[in-house]
Amino acid sequence: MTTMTPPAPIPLTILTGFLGSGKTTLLNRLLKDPALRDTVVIMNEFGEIGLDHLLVETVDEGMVLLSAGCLCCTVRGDLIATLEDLLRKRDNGRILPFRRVIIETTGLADPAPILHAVLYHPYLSMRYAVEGVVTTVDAVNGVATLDAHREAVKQAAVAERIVVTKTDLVDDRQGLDRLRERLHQLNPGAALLEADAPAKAVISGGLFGLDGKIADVAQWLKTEAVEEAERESHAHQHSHHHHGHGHDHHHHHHDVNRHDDRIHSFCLTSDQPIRQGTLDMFLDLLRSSQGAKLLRVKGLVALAEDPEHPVVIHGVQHVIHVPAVLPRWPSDDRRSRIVFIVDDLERETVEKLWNAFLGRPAIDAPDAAALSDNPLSLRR
Ligand SMILES: Nc1nc2c(ncn2[C@@H]2O[C@H](COP(=O)(O)OP(=O)(O)OP(=O)(O)O)[C@@H](O)[C@H]2O)c(=O)[nH]1
Repeated sequence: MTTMTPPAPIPLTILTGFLGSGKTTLLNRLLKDPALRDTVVIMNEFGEIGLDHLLVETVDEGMVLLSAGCLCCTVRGDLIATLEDLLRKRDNGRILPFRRVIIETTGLADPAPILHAVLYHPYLSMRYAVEGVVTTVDAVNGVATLDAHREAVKQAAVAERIVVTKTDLVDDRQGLDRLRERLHQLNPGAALLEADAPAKAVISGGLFGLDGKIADVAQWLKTEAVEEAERESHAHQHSHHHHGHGHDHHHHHHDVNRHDDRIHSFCLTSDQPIRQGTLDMFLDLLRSSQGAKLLRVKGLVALAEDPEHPVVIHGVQHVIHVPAVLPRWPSDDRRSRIVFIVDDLERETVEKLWNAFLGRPAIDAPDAAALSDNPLSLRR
């Protein structure tokens, strides 16, 4: 029987985290869970990562079979070539029909270019469903690492799930709470997990289920958490303004350093469905003018042409694509919602553009026509 249905996309997760923050330890534990059977792990190098007890046999050049039917391979050449090679071998029946891919990055990697590479690739973006980023943060060195390394802040900011590792080594419970609070401020949409969290909670549970079908959009978008954090931060700024001094040393905002301040998330909504062309123009203009500052863009949008079938949008930097059109709204909330995780970009800048495209009047703001005629007007 021949069928024209394309194969279900393979969920792909990126596991990142600063040097020595416990990525490999976490992965070793997770791979023993039957829930993750038939997973392919892509690593930069096997090195001294202690896969010994998992390593069973070599099945192909540079590829080893792990427990629970998982495969592990190293990145040979570039990541894109490795992902293509895996698909070829899978399609030819030379390796098992793996059901999931986890890419473990090096500690210093910025996950955005990896997401970008997969989403931008016309074929890979069809075959792999980028499910999300999991970031490990070390409870012992977490704060110092976030203070000193911008890469670490970015890794936490773009994550869907943050796993706080090495909590067993920390006696200072308050210090741990402060770290968690800081991570929540940095990325209110991310689930904060413990290092012993079940594999399902760490790896799946994002936008796509194991079958590659859309599973839980609300869980993936987390708009409520983002909106609530925005309100809190606003209320806080407001109270600071009123009290004037801001010398409240007990307040958690006080020790947030500049890296954190520049990276933040916000959510834009609309009750009115948007025309496809208007949405395209908005996204085009946004990525061409602010692309480098868009760490993640995730959304659910009602199109005027077909309001019953919301479209999911997913973007990283200059690439914003539509991974799926949903058969129905996931809940009664039919607002279009777009969550932005940005670096050094003001909410107002994006909001003005959004409002202009939606035709919302604003004093002193150019309208959509003026903006699309002259995108330079966006650069401040
Ligand atoms: N006590 C404790 N030690 C941990 C935990 N997670 C990781 N470690 C230890 O921390 C060290 C670094 O862990 P790895 O898993 O190698 O960290 P990594 O992020 O993969 O390291 P790189 O690949 O070098 O970036 C190892 O000695 C681990 O045994 C944990 O939850 N508790």
